[in-house]
Amino acid sequence: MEAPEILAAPVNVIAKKGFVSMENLSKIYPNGTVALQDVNLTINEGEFLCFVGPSGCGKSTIFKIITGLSAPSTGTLDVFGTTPKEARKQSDISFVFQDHTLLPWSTVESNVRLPLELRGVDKKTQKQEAERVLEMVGLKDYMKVLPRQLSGGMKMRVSIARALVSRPKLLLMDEPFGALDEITRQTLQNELLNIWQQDKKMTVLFVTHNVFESVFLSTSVVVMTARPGKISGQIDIPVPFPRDDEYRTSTQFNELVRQVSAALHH
Ligand SMILES: Nc1ncnc2c1ncn2[C@@H]1O[C@H](COP(=O)(O)OP(=O)(O)OP(=O)(O)O)[C@@H](O)[C@H]1O
Repeated sequence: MEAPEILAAPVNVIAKKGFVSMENLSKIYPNGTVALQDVNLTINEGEFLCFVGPSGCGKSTIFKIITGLSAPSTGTLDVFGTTPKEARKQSDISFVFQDHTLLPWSTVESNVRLPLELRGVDKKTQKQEAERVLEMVGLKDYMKVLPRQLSGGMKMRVSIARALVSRPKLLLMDEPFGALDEITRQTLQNELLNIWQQDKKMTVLFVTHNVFESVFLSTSVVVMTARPGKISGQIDIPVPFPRDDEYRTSTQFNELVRQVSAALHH
C-alpha cells in the first residue's frame, strides 16, 4: 500500500443519482505519476461493468479510490451516498483478486467465514452463511478441506464465496480469472454470471485484459488508455441474460469484440 498522501485535496462526497459516480476525478501519485485524469463515470445499481485497458492505465487505482484505500487528488466521488471508507466498513464492498489470498492453514469453511468472524457475527450465522455461499459456488462438500488440496479453479471459487459471504452491494474483481486455463476460465465466467443473476442488485466491477471475457460478462465495457489514465470510451453490451456458450460464437459477440478491440487500439 502507498504512503499516506498528506497533500491530497479533500474529496467531496455527495449523494448523486448514480450508485457510484465520479466526476473529473484525477489521481496524481506523490512521485508525480498521473494515474488518472478527468475520469467521469456513473455506475448504476445492478450493472456488471468490465474495465479493459493496457497495463498501467489506472484500473487498480480506480478500485483503490472506490474502496477508500487511496484518495483522489481532485474531483468528486460518491459511493452509494456515503464515503468509500464507510461503505467498506459496513461490508458493502468486497474484493476478489487474481491471487486467491486464502489462508493456507485454514479450512475452506474457515476462510469463507473469516469476514463475518472479523465483524463479530455469531458462529451459527457464520456457518449458515458459509454454507450458503459454498453451495452457490458448488463447493459445499469441500468445507473441511485445506486450500492446498484444491485446484486453481476451486481456490478461485472459494475466494469468490468469501467475497459473497457478507452480501456486498458492490463486488470488485481485479483480473480474477487471469491465472486460470481457458476452460476453467469459461466455466467460472458462466458460474459468476449465474451468481450475479441470483442477486439482481449486486453491482460488479471487473478488471480484465481479455476483450472476449469483457464482452461475455458485462452489461457495459469501459475502455481506458494509459499515461495519463483516461476513459476513452464505453461500449454497452445489449445482450440479454442468461448468456450461454452459443453466445460466445455468435455474430453479435464477434461484432462486439471487434468494437471493443477497435476502441482499445484507437
Ligand atoms: N503507489 C504508487 N506510486 C506511484 N505510482 C503508482 C503507484 N501505484 C500505481 N502507480 C502508477 O500509476 C499508474 C496506474 O497504475 P495502476 O496500478 O492503477 O494501473 P493498472 O491499469 O491497474 O495496471 P495493471 O493492468 O498493470 O494492473 C501506473 O503508471 C503505475 O506505475
